[in-house]
Amino acid sequence: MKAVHFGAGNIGRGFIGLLLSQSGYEVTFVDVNEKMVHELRERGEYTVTLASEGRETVTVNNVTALSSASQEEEVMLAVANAHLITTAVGVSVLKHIAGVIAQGVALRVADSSAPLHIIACENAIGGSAQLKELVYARLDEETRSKADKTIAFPNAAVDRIVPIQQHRDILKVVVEPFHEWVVDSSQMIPGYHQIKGVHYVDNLEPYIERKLFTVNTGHCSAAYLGYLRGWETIQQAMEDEELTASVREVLEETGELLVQKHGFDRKEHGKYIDKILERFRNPALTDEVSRVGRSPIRKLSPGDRLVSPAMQAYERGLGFSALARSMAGALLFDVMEDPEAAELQASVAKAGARASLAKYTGIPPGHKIHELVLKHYDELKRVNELKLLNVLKQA
Ligand SMILES: NC(=O)c1ccc[n+]([C@@H]2O[C@H](COP(=O)([O-])OP(=O)(O)OC[C@H]3O[C@@H](n4cnc5c(N)ncnc54)[C@H](O)[C@@H]3O)[C@@H](O)[C@H]2O)c1
Ligand SMILES: O=P(O)(O)OC[C@@H](O)[C@@H](O)[C@H](O)[C@H](O)CO
Repeated sequence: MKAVHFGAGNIGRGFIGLLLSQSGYEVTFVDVNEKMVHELRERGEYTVTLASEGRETVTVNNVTALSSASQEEEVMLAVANAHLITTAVGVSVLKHIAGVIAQGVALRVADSSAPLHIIACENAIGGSAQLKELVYARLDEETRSKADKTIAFPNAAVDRIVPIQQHRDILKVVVEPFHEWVVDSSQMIPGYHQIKGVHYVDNLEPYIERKLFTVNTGHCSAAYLGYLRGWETIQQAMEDEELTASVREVLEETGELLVQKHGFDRKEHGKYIDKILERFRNPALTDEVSRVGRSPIRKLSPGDRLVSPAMQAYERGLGFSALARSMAGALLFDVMEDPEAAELQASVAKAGARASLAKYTGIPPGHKIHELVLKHYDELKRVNELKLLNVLKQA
């Protein structure tokens, strides 16, 4: 069985490629990183080490790679002949891979009715549905109707913390022991081959919202508030008790929403929150706040981990103040090497925080959430400026 996986990055190698290989797939990674592609092709294997006491290491074999920059034809053929396609490139990169996937799909459905599942393993609600839209926009009507019968794009939720890797061996990846990959089986073609370790469910929404609004909402809150307090890693930030208490407040807000909306057991959800805070603390990982807070415009977008739960909480008459504080933190995340942070900062400098907040979150001025974010923004900014002043005075 052949799987094509787009994105040989941290989660691609550290989780998706690992599970696919262990399930008997020959995995072809597709990436723009030529060095990574070269090494994967040359060696055909790499290692994954668990960030835990035993530091258990497994070798992932039966892998190869293609370059999406210089081997477009080969990638298209690989897509046309695959049994499964997965992605972990970042949700905003899906538009760049949709073209070659569409070409492969067109070639495939022209003379084959073999089923194909395409699963986007990105941190987003409806990631595969977004990819389907991008792919379908590049197909003619006849190909679309053939694809409707044999190609499925089930949505998924993917959870495993994989920080940026800094090893001499560029293929090596160190991951946290915990992992969860949930796929929406109601969107799959009957008779599909099960991937070992994947949890198939017929209603993904509770799973993806629980993951995104707990793991990722908590994570970016720790990153944004931690960054303002001078911490470089999530592990340092999580040693800061005041900060951890703020992150917990955020998770209590999203927790209340999740319990009320999806009927999760309150006590069990409390344990889920505790476990996630523990995962953030994992001393065997070094996860930079710049990675976890990356792409603040995406993280402030209406369907993502901050605005979506805040709006849903507001609509249900629940609390959203801690979520508003995290949004304010995102507005102050001035890591200028991050293109989205640079764009956001330029927007705030030119148009002001109010206009930028409305532009990127879609929450209009005058809305309760909007006003609360601005209040937190002014407070966080003032505290930050005072701190800076004290540092300068002491220097
Ligand atoms: N790292 C994690 O902890 C984690 C966990 C769960 C989900 N995710 C999600 O997985 C996705 C990838 O995250 P990551 O941390 O692995 O990032 P990453 O930057 O390590 O990996 C992304 C990979 O995609 C490649 N890429 C970029 N453009 C490409 C293109 N046009 N064609 C092919 N490959 C391309 C990059 O070169 C890189 O190797 C994101 O959506 C992220 O939210 C990450
Ligand atoms: O990948 P992002 O930018 O959406 O979010 C950053 C981290 O929160 C994320 O990568 C987590 O480590 C991951 O989602 C854990 O499952």
